[in-house]
Amino acid sequence: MFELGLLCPEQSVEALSDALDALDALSVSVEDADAQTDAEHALFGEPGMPPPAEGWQCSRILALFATEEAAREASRLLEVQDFFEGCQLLGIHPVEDQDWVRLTQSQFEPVEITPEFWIVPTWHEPPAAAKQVIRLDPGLAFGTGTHPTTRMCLRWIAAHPPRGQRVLDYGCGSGILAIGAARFGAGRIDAVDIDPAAVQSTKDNATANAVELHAGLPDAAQGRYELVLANILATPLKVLAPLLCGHVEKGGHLVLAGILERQAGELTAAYAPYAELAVGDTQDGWVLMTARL
Ligand SMILES: C[S@@+](CC[C@H](N)C(=O)[O-])C[C@H]1O[C@@H](n2cnc3c(N)ncnc32)[C@H](O)[C@@H]1O
Repeated sequence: MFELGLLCPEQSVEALSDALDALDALSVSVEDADAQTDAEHALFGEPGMPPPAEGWQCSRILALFATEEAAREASRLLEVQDFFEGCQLLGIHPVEDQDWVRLTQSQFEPVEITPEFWIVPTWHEPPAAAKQVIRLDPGLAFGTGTHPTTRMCLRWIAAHPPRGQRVLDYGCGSGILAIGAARFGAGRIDAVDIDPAAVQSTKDNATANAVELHAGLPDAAQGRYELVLANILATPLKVLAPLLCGHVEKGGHLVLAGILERQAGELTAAYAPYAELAVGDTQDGWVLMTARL
């Protein structure tokens, strides 16, 4: 295969990508050309907030073609189009054939939560010291154990095993926290998410880990639980404060993640009418906040 590389200003990305598709590119990928430089701008806002920008100021577009001639022909045709103004051809390079599946898999190593508790992709053997293992492959839903917020929640579960407890995983993503709770002896487990794909992913991962749980949309959370886990983000967590606290049994635990260190004060204030939140763990600029009701 041959890769055609282009630089492109924000306003031309869509037209150029569509044109590459129409010119039989096998794939078209768009990257931030300013990534890792002083010119890089964040694009993602929190849920409910507008993104700080619509698109990258300058994008690098990489298109794969089956032959060098097809890539050259595409670049010749693109260069004479109106929308090519401000774009720049980076070049055409051969791409060596690789085992792409193996390459992708090699980027996901087992993740250590504690020396005895690991998240292990199905294509890896669990480490010898692992006594508790969650088998999980990267998929559509968030939660492969690599993110600090997930790891802090799992560390908390390992340190406070919810033996026999009713557990609610609110915003379950891949279901990793619910499965983690099951590994540490939880009783009835409900796992809910607003995203139906996450609900399905949780069901699939629970089956693959031989864990019994009840996954569904948020309405499936019913009654009170001795442990409520919610790894979402600060803004939705603030909105959900009365709902989440209303699901915690008297004397039960609330464990929240997805909160940046600088947001801890806002969360404490939002939960103050219902619970006394405190920072229980920190990792890479994120905090875990917990309360006993
Ligand atoms: C950061 S992921 C966490 C996934 C997993 N629990 C973990 O710890 O890795 C947050 C999940 O919360 C879900 N979510 C976001 N807002 C929600 C809401 N208001 N109610 C329920 N789920 C929500 C998202 O769809 C997403 O799957």
